[in-house]
Amino acid sequence: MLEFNKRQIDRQPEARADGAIPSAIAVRALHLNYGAAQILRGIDLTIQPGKALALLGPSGSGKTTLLRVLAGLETPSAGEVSVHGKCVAAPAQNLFVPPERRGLGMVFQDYALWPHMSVARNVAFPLEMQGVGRSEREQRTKDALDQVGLGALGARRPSALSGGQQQRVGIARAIASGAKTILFDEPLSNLDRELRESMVDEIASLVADLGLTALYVTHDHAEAFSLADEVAILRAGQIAQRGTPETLVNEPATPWIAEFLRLGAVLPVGANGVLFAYITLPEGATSVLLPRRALSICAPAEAVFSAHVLRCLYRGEDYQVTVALPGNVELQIASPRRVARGAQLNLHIAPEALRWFHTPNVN
Ligand SMILES: Nc1ncnc2c1ncn2[C@@H]1O[C@H](COP(=O)(O)OP(=O)(O)OP(=O)(O)O)[C@@H](O)[C@H]1O
Repeated sequence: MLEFNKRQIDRQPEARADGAIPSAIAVRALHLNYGAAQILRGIDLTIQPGKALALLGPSGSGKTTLLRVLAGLETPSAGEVSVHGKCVAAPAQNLFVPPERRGLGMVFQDYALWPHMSVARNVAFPLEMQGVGRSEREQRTKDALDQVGLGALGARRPSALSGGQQQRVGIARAIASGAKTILFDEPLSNLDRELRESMVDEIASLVADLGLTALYVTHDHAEAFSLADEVAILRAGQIAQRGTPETLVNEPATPWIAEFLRLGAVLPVGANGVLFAYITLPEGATSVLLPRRALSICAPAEAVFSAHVLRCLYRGEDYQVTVALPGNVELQIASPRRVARGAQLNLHIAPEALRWFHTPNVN
């Protein structure tokens, strides 16, 4: 099987016949079943070299499974996976390239560093396993550690590094093996909030500076939006929408995506008399997203309706006020000042910020 795979791979060109650079990752009609359970259901996905894509989705949507299929840790049931123009998995052709021959690096949430080895040895060890000779190993380790800014810390043990530095050792290990594309599995979920915010910045700039292609798996919206050029939202084993963070926020494709991204309240048309008396409905619209930014506190004369204050939280820069809209819909809005629980607020709607759907509900 391995020999067969090798011949198959070696025959495939690096660049396409038309000279175009192939996608770093290309997935076509990918399915994965565990027994009767369909975990991945027809995934099509490409990532261009040098780009960063985040896979975002609720728990159980198949993010980690998709990452494992790309890495070669799972075999798909149907479809094809290519890495830099080479097919690495195609069950219909009985083709499966093992993880170590896919040219992908992996960085895990728990860093997966060996605690008893020095930082440099952590980077060099996989090269040793691949049979890379000593002097080349040392050179590649040094280069990789320099590239991630850890050149001076090679002799330390991982436990003597910060969480962020340990994450960089993981990246160094991936690039030392020659990987240009790195799969990140929830890379920041083990870090505390403050460190996570600075690491988002650090990882994103490091990946961009090194010209790497990155695929991040995360369930954190803010993290996905800050780390990646584009975000693919996975829902029950299918890609529900893919786009830039701005597109997803401004033009969510369905009510479910609007709810998942917590963009505001999704109201079925007809459910809220006061609101829909004010808004002109396009024909056929069945629900509307009322984003947080569409509502503002105003003087009574400009008010479209008034809302009852349920909670008011101080956030440092402003207050987050949860209000009950007519029809008992809860929504959060920003307020420059504290408002009392139980007070009535006069609210204005910016109609241009509303988004209509022709699907009735979030399911
Ligand atoms: N080895 C397995 N056998 C059977 N079912 C599995 C197996 N691994 C995962 N699953 C199921 O596949 C589905 C997708 O799991 P996966 O871990 O890919 O989701 P996820 O989106 O990464 O979720 P989370 O954010 O919670 O990690 C889940 O319903 C899970 O129970």
